[in-house]
Amino acid sequence: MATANTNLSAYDKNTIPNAKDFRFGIVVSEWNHDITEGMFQGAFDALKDCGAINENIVRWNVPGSFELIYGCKQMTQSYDMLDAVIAIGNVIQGETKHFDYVCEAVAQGIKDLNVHGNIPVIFCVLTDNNKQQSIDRSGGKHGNKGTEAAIAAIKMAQLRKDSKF
Ligand SMILES: Nc1c(NC[C@H](O)[C@H](O)[C@H](O)CO)[nH]c(=O)[nH]c1=O
Ligand SMILES: CC(=O)[C@@H](O)COP(=O)(O)O
Repeated sequence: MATANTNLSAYDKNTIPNAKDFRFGIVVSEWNHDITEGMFQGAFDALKDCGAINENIVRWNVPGSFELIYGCKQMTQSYDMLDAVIAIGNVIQGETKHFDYVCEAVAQGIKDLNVHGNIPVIFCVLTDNNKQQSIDRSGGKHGNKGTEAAIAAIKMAQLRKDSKF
């Protein structure tokens, strides 16, 4: 189902684990910062709404979405007590094929961190054809992908905790 047919911000707290004991990392790309800041706020607010505390949320910034790979890798290695990391970026199609390479690299890089690492890394990267699509998905008419990513982070933190026993 396409995003246009749903609301990225919709969640039922009754189906979400309490996040009070979980620690989260959030790595935010500075490219298209108006969009990424909107997604960060959506993620931060959802984590808090589900019980997370400010002291358990750490944020790093990176220049662009391509650097999310290294930033998330370093965060998972610097803070081994984290329960989940959220990678926030916004890639918008330009005139060249660079969009394709950045999107593919970031998707593959975040995938690799999940395969080889011990901490779930949530793919909160908007890969849009134009700015309006990004606006619509970072707090606009289709909701906020940051909110969706926060809920995914909480669920994956709980799965990681449960899978240790
Ligand atoms: N065009 C966008 C970029 N490009 C920059 C790359 O992500 C990277 O920082 C650069 O190639 C240096 O390694 N990044 C975005 O996040 N969004 C874009 O639309
Ligand atoms: C994803 C990008 O790097 C892209 O937005 C840059 O724009 P252009 O392809 O026109 O150089």
